[in-house]
Amino acid sequence: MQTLPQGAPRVVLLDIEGTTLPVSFVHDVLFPYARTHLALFLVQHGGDATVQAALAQTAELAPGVPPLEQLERWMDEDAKVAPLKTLQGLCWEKGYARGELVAALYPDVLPCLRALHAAGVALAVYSSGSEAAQRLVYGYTAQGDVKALFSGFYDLRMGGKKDAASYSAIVAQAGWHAADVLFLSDIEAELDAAAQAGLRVCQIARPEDGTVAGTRHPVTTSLPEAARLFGLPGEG
Ligand SMILES: CSCCC(=O)C(=O)COP(=O)(O)O
Ligand SMILES: [Mg+2]
Repeated sequence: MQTLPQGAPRVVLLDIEGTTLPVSFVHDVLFPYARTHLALFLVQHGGDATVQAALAQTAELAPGVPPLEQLERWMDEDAKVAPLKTLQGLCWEKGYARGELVAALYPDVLPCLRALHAAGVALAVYSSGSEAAQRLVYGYTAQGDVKALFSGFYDLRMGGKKDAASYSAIVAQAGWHAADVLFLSDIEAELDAAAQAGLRVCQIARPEDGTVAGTRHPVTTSLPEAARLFGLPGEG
């Protein structure tokens, strides 16, 4: 294992959509898949404890609205709401297991994650997608199951991604020092929140996604470029 330069981040915390997985895959493949399968899924699995809890949470957040109608409304709005994210993840589970879904990560992602992991950098995920959905993405990539690269999977149970307190909660739960953590995301408001919590941050503005580069944080167009900017190995 190579020695990391002094002061380089010891942990890289990664967003998924727009950072490691194309926005188009999430919006044109994953979201429509969940939308198509949700109604039947609820009929078939409405008795499962996790599904019942998500439906109860939906009813609590939107009293008087039929849960399926509310869930569809949230899907239309791309709302980052925990019960929707839980149910989407459960729908996707079937799709991945049947081979109908395969996560097509950006080509630069895996070589970079492998180089960071080999160098002893801890890798973790923070996404609005549920922990189960995150594990599916990395469990069913076009290159196979790469979940073992990650030591942590954090979702909306830690709070919203635009709230500084969520990053403080993750850092505290994982036992990291905020200044040792580099958070990578395509969304400037998420980087604002992470920076407010004391994390180092870098925006990944991928031209293929049309991501608009912000002005408040360092910006790169790929993971290896971001890693190198912070003194870390970018690829093997
Ligand atoms: C786990 S893949 C689906 C991600 C998702 O549901 C989503 O809303 C995107 O969230 P992110 O925080 O990864 O931008
Ligand atoms: Mg994102």
